[in-house]
Amino acid sequence: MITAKGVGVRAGEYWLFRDLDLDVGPGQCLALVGPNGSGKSTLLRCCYGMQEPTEGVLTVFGEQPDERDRSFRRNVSALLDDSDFFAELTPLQHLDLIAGSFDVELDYDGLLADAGLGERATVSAGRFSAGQRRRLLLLGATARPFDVLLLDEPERALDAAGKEWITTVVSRAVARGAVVVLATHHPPLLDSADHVVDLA
Ligand SMILES: Nc1ncnc2c1ncn2[C@@H]1O[C@H](COP(=O)(O)OP(=O)(O)OP(=O)(O)O)[C@@H](O)[C@H]1O
Repeated sequence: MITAKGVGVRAGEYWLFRDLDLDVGPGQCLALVGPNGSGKSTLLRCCYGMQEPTEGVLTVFGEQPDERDRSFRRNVSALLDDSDFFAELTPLQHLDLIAGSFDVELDYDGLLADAGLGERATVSAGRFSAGQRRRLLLLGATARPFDVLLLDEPERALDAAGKEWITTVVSRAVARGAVVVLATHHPPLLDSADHVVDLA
């Protein structure tokens, strides 16, 4: 559950947003919309504890979010930039890392096929196209266990099939009870959201 009460973030002289109230429960998706620079990524960073709001209170499952906290990171999966990319590892090795770190069994073939990476399963990710990298990052963020999923423009760099895939993945996560917050400009993702907040 993510709640915000009177949350605002000031960027220098002006407020990006103010007086924001949120209440996103398990099995719900919140979509953030608004023009470039309106603060969508900033709000996502606040939800992950990478940045504190200038005013107001934002909590994730009742606690102040803190990306440095191990148990917080175990429950909250976030893809907010492309920094988790391991160029020397193949998609299979990425999934192996996840299975080992979280002690879960994964359907490697099914996950890779759904992500459109079946034929790239044993190729080092450094040789991937931009869209394939993006698919791998999204796969990494969504194949691991999580109660909360934070995604910044997941559709970025994806082709039509990739956008359809990630929309389905998000819908499945919501259906099994996860809390999802995402910034998006992709209409089908907006359509599947329970709440839409426009930061314009
Ligand atoms: N603490 C801060 N101090 C100064 N400026 C800031 C601060 N935090 C964010 N900004 C600025 O506020 C703006 C909001 O950026 P942000 O990336 O959150 O917007 P966005 O809605 O995600 O944009 P886009 O659609 O382009 O991804 C940017 O211009 C950023 O540089």
